Amino acid sequence: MTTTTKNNEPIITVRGLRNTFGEQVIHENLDLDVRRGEILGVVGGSGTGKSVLMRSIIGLQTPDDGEIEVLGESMIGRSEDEAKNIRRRWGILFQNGALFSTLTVAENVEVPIREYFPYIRPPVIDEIASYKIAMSGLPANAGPKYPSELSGGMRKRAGLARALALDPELLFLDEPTAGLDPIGAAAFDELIASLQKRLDLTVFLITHDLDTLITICDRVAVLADRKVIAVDTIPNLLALDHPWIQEYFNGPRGRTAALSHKEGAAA
Ligand SMILES: Nc1ncnc2c1ncn2[C@@H]1O[C@H](COP(=O)(O)OP(=O)(O)OP(=O)(O)O)[C@@H](O)[C@H]1O
Repeated sequence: MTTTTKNNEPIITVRGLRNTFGEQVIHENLDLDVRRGEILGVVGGSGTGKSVLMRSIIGLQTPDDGEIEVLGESMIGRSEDEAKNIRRRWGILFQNGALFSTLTVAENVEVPIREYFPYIRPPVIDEIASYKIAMSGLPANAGPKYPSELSGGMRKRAGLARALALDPELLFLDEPTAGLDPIGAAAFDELIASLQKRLDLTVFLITHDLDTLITICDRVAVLADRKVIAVDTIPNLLALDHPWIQEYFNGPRGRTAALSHKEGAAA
C-alpha cells in the first residue's frame, strides 16, 4: 500500500459518463473519483469497459455524454494544444507496451521528451532516458536494444520508462502484469509501489490480477452493470452483497491471493 501523504482531493473526476458503440451501451451514468496520491485498482469482468473508461479519461475516446476532469482541467471539447498540455502531465503504459518496434528502448523513451522539449540537447536527452531506464529496473545495456530483443517483463519495464519520461503526476497502467509469470508480476507490483512513493504518483491501474489489487492498491473500483458499482478498500468491498464482487474476491482465486498475502505479511 502507498504511504505518501494522501488526501481526498480528486485528481480525476468522472460524472455521468455514457459511452456507446452502435447499439451497445458500454457505460451509462458512470461516476468515479480518483484521489491524489492513491493507487486505484480498476476491476470488472471482461468487456465491462475498463479500457474504454481509461481511453475516455485520457481523451482517446469521445464520450456520448458526461463530464471528465483531470488535474483540474475538463477533458471534453479541448483544443489539440490544450489537450497536449494536459497529456504531458501523465504517463501511460498500454496493455501490450505499445513500444515502437523500429526504435531502441532508449529511443522509445526519448520520443515524448523530443516531442515536448525539442530544444533540449541530445546528450542531455540521452542522460534523461538512461535515468528513466534505470529507474524502471532495467539494466543499462537495455537502452540500445530493440523491443524484440527483450523479454515480456523487460518490455513492460521499457514501456514504464517511457511512461515516466516526462516526470508525470499521474500514471495510467492497463493490465501491467498480464502475461508475466508470478515472480515477474510480483516484482513489477513492487516496482510500481516503490515508484509511486518515490515520485508521489497517482496511479490508475486496470488489472485482473488479484495479487496486484491486494498488495499495492489503496482502493479498488468495480465496474459492472455499465457503471462503477463501488469504490473502496478490499475489506469494505467484501462487506458488500454484490454477486460479482463476492464471486471475484471470495472465489477460489481470491481466497488464495488473500491467503498468500496474509502469509507474506506474517513472514
Ligand atoms: N473501438 C471500438 N469499437 C467498437 N466496440 C468497442 C471498441 N472499443 C471497445 N469496444 C467494445 O467495448 C466493450 C468494452 O471494451 P473494453 O476493452 O473497455 O473492455 P475491458 O473491460 O477493458 O475488457 P478486458 O478485461 O477483456 O480487457 C467491449 O464489448 C468491446 O468490444
